[in-house]
This record gives sequence, structure tokens and C-alpha cells, in this order.
Amino acid sequence: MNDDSKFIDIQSVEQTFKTPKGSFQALRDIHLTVAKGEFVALIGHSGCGKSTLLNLIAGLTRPTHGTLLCANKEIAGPGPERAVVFQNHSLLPWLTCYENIYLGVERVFAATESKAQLKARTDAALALVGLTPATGKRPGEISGGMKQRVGIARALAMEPKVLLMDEPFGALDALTRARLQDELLAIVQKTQSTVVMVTHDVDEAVLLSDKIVMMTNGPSATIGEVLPVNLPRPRNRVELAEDRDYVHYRKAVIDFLYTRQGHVEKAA
Ligand SMILES: Nc1ncnc2c1ncn2[C@@H]1O[C@H](COP(=O)(O)OP(=O)(O)OP(=O)(O)O)[C@@H](O)[C@H]1O
Repeated sequence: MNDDSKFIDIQSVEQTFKTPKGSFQALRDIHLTVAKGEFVALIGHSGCGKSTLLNLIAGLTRPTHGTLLCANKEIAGPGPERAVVFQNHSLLPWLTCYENIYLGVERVFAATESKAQLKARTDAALALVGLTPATGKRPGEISGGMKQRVGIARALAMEPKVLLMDEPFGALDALTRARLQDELLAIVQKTQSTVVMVTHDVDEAVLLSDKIVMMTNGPSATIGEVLPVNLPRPRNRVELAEDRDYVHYRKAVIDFLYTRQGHVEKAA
């Protein structure tokens, strides 16, 4: 039976790393469910374990304790149904934008689709992120924002059930970041993707998410609070800036991060 409210189901997860100084418990008692089509942000101070949790959902690492399920199946390793977008885009520099995306498309669909269909998928992904004019360019010839868009297009082109994003806009200037957030909002609205995104940015979390997962400080970090964000969609950043509910959500996250999980490091 499929339970869409528990599309991703994380139960009693703990992650301990072996280090030269002994074992280090990064995460403990993680219980989290993500519904199909939900957009979830993971927020918390630096080093609290956000990437560790995302890597577990991606299947890049295995938990030392507990279970992670996606669509009722145990997450036993990486898979095309869970695409990851990293902060540093991770494109192959010697391939064009088109080829970078085609590579992922080919891996997932070559067994079942014709070359023309693979090409159509690649073209559609480039168009979705507004990069048709950059088709033949290599990563070294385009801006940081464009590279991130290629990374997002490559992930989306594989039609993943879940899009996992680790600070995808962290390295970008504020204006590019805002534009890409708006694009991501529009794309997710269109594709109805399930998204889990790591961020340090309070406004980004409130603007994009249906639910903000706020993590306590490490070591032995866990989920301190989950804040549902009931703002109607489509969302418009200019209108939201003065919206009472938006301001309330923003304040709740800031309060959690700075009052209840006070930290010397800057997080937003
Ligand atoms: N492979 C590993 N071996 C040992 N310790 C690790 C390993 N990976 C992560 N850690 C530790 O686990 C903790 C959580 O790291 P993680 O990268 O998940 O934090 P984060 O919240 O994503 O941080 P940031 O916001 O700075 O990216 C940190 O103390 C980190 O040093």
C-alpha cells in the first residue's frame, strides 16, 4: 500500500562517524516524514548535520541505526529516483551543457527510449531552466547561476521522485539567488516534485517550503522543531515581504536559531 503522506519515512535514525579521536555522533533520534509533492527545508547552524541527513536520504551513506524508506522501499544506496543537486553544481567541465544533461538522461532512460526521445528530454530540461541558448557552451563559459541551473536541469531531466538539494544557491550572489529561487518555485509547481533542501537562509526556507525542519546544534543533533508553512501558492516574494503570516514564520525560525539554539556563528 502506498502512503503518500510518508513518501519519505525516516525512523529512529542515528549517524555516528569513526574518527581518529574516536566515534562522533552527528545525528540522533531523527524521525521525519515527507509527503509526496511536499517541499521541505532543513535548516540549522553550521555543522549540525543537515548534509549528513541529506546524504542519508540520497543513499550516499548508511545510518548506524534506524531506517529510511522512500516509496515504501528501504534506501539502500543512491538511485535515479532521488536526484541530488550540490552547491558546487558538479558538472563535467569538458562536456557542454547539453551533454552534461544528456549523460544523466541516458543513464536512466537509454534502456527503454530511442535517441530522439533522449534528445527531446534533454532539450525540454534545458528549456525548463531557460538555458536553450547555452546548449553548446561548456561550464567554463557560463556564469555560476547558469551552472546551477544546468545542475538543476540535469537532476529534473531524470524525472526523480525526489529532488535533494544541498545549499544549491549558497555560492551565488543575492540577486541571482533570488531569481533562481523564483525559477525553482515555478518548476516545482509545474513538476509537483518532492523536494528536500538544505539551507542556511531563513527567507529561502520560508519562501520555498511547505515545512521547515529546524535542527538543534551538534554534536548529537536532532530535529528541534518542525514548522509547517501554510502560505498559499503561487508565492510572490515582493507581496510576501509584508505579509503578516510570512513575517510570523520568519520570526519563528529566527527565534529558534538565535534564541533557542544560540550560536556564535552567523547562520542567515
Ligand atoms: N565522514 C565524516 N566523518 C566524521 N565526521 C563527519 C563526517 N561527515 C560529517 N561529519 C561531522 O558531522 C557533523 C555534521 O556535519 P554536516 O556536514 O552534516 O553539517 P551541516 O549542518 O551540513 O554543516 P554546514 O551547514 O556547515 O554545511 C560535523 O561536526 C561534521 O564535522
